[in-house]
Amino acid sequence: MRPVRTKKLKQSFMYAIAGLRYAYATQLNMRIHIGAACAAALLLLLLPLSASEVLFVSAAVFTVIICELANTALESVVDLASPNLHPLARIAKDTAAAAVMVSAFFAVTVGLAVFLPAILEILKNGYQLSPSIPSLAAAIVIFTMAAIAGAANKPR
Ligand SMILES: Nc1ncnc2c1ncn2[C@@H]1O[C@H](COP(=O)(O)OP(=O)(O)OP(=O)(O)O)[C@@H](O)[C@H]1O
Repeated sequence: MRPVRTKKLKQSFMYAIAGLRYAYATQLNMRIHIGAACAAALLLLLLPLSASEVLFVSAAVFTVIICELANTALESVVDLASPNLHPLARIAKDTAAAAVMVSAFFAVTVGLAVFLPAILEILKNGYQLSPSIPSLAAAIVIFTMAAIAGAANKPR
């Protein structure tokens, strides 16, 4: 019983990775979001931040990626259900795109609120590299996600 379940779990994981890679390969916006996520991860490593600041940045990074994935999924479903132009198809696509935009606003807000004071603090008091365990953990997960997304797609 257990090996079958493990196999199913592994398969679901592979499908999810294929979805992430598809979105990265086909959506320019996804590549921009992943690039921004890596930049944020680098700043997490370089700047002295509290655990809650690291969590806010991580939440913002993953929210944008999740919204872009949902947007890509919805675009495909709309194209499947309504290959011809339809007002409802337009509303569905425009609203999904708006979700991505609002999540990006959230990310910019968090970035400004967290990174700006940290940079100003460094300019005032000098710089000392001191990555914390939360920032190290978050950066590793973000870089891993980016590596998985950017890895070449294997045909299934
Ligand atoms: N079937 C449709 N019916 C009505 N309007 C549509 C339809 N498909 C797309 N549109 C309009 O065109 C816009 C762009 O759609 P499109 O599918 O090109 O998405 P996109 O955001 O450019 O993503 P991508 O280029 O990655 O597919 C939509 O936001 C919508 O306003």
